[in-house]
Amino acid sequence: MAATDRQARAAWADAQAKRTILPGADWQAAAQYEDIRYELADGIAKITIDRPEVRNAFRPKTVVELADAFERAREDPDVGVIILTGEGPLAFCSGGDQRVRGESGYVGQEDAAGRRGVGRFHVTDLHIQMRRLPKPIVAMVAGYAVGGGHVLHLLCDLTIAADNARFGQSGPRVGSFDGGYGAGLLARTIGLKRAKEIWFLCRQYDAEQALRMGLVNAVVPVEQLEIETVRWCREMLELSPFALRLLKASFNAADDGLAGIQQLAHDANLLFYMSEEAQEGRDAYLEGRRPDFGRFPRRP
Ligand SMILES: CC(C)(COP(=O)(O)OP(=O)(O)OC[C@H]1O[C@@H](n2cnc3c(N)ncnc32)[C@H](O)[C@@H]1OP(=O)(O)O)[C@@H](O)C(=O)NCCC(=O)NCCSC(=O)c1cc(O)c2ccccc2c1O
Repeated sequence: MAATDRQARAAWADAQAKRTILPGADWQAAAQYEDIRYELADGIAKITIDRPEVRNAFRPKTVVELADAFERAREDPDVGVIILTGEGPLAFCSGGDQRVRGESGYVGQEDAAGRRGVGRFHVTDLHIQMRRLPKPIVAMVAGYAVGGGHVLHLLCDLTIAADNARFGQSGPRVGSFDGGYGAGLLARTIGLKRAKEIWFLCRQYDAEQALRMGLVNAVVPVEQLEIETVRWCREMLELSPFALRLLKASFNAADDGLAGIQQLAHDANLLFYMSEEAQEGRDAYLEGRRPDFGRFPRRP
């Protein structure tokens, strides 16, 4: 284990033992999963990849559970912001679990009938889901965010990094690459030359370098990571949820093409449905009469 990791683990254990560093919130478990944890506190959902023995690498089951947890947070009207993190101080996520990488993608566990399923990339849909989710997602990164784990932090709307965080793409080293959001969104975030450097050389970057590149929003001592992340979440919770929803959709619209425009357009539709004009159309249909749109202005 590297010296910085030893220090981080020691600081974490020390903080937890002495309770001088309190968790950022009074988390309550709100669902049962095998590979992840789902906790709630004060309008924040915290989703933790809980596989520290493999630096929080994800297997297909992990991704299926993450998708379920994000959907749960989306549907919960009490949740305004979501934190995505990894268990422990050593890793946010180390990407796809290479032990279950098959001949064609990642292979799930056996089902009741003993079938193992066909290999595929389960994260593809998760990436889209995170882009689509109309609430801010904050990556809380201690330790490594590499490979597919780096792409997950990139897909989060904000990233708060601990001072022991390390970022990088490892695909070309292990015979993989993510030419979707992994490359495109990285280039959008930090510029094309830097993005190509990260992918073409597979180096790792510390938290301060990541901050300078614009890859993360803030760097804090590892023992203050959760407190600071929750502080950012609470600030967002003070603001208009619909404004944040529309801002997220607006930031993503151009890069997501027609799917991005669709999301903004349907949000406009959602607002339109709240108007008397739209409700006149519905009421007229239900009452079997011609709609009277004449009383609504033809706006210049
Ligand atoms: C993350 C590390 C840099 C950490 O190094 P460290 O020295 O701290 O720890 P160890 O290397 O000793 O690891 C401890 C323990 O964990 C196991 N482990 C770590 N990462 C993984 C992993 N990804 N899969 C399986 N197991 C892992 C490690 O073997 C050790 O086990 P022991 O039994 O020996 O204790 C370093 O671990 C590291 O570099 N890890 C690999 C990072 C990596 O290459 N990830 C995969 C990249 S490819 C990817 O993620 C990917 C996924 C997708 O779903 C895609 C979908 C579509 C397109 C592309 C995709 C894609 O590229």
